[in-house]
Amino acid sequence: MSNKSEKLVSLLAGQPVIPVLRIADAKQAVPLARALARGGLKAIEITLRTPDALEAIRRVAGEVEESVVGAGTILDPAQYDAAAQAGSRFIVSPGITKELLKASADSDIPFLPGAITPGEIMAARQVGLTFLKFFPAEQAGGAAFLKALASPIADVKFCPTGGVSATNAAGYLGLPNVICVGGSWVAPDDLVVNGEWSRIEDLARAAAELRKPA
Ligand SMILES: O=C(O)C(=O)C[C@H](O)[C@H](O)COP(=O)(O)O
Repeated sequence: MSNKSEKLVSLLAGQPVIPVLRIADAKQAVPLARALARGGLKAIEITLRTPDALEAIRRVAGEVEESVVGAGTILDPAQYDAAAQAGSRFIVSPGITKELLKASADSDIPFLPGAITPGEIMAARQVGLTFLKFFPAEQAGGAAFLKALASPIADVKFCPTGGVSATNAAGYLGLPNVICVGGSWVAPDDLVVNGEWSRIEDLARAAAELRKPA
């Protein structure tokens, strides 16, 4: 595995699930990150899908020492740079563009871009990206699709995201080419909006227990 991909895997520290977060109000960010960390999910992905997302990343990076905050839904180099400036420790995008590859090459921050097809995966591998987001996982063919890639492209590992839930996560985590999964189910919008942090902590704890089989 390439150095930067290895750096990202070590940041995740064996965590089986990365919560994919949509934060409407930056005030929610710190208590949400703390609840997830108490439940065992320290690495979190805050998507740039709300106007408050960058401020949310800044607050978690500055105030929640135990969290490893990353940025998601990064579509272009300007967002890449803004997310890095805000304190993101890793950067996630739904797909790969040459502009994002350049931004990633110019940065020390690990990059987790999305890929689906064998050709996209091989192109990423060619430039040293050997840990990829498999997105949108369920819609693209799910665990059966990913399993079929494990023999021909054995040295690329994945974080399947999109349609992954408490009920199907184990099917992905059992595959040899899966390191972790991503999903929004541990922080549903209604619980976040209502500040139900202890319920989110419980969801996180259950997700953190979804270990990779030994
Ligand atoms: O915005 C991004 O970069 C994304 O990662 C999109 C997501 O994967 C999903 O929003 C999470 O998918 P669900 O768990 O099905 O809700």
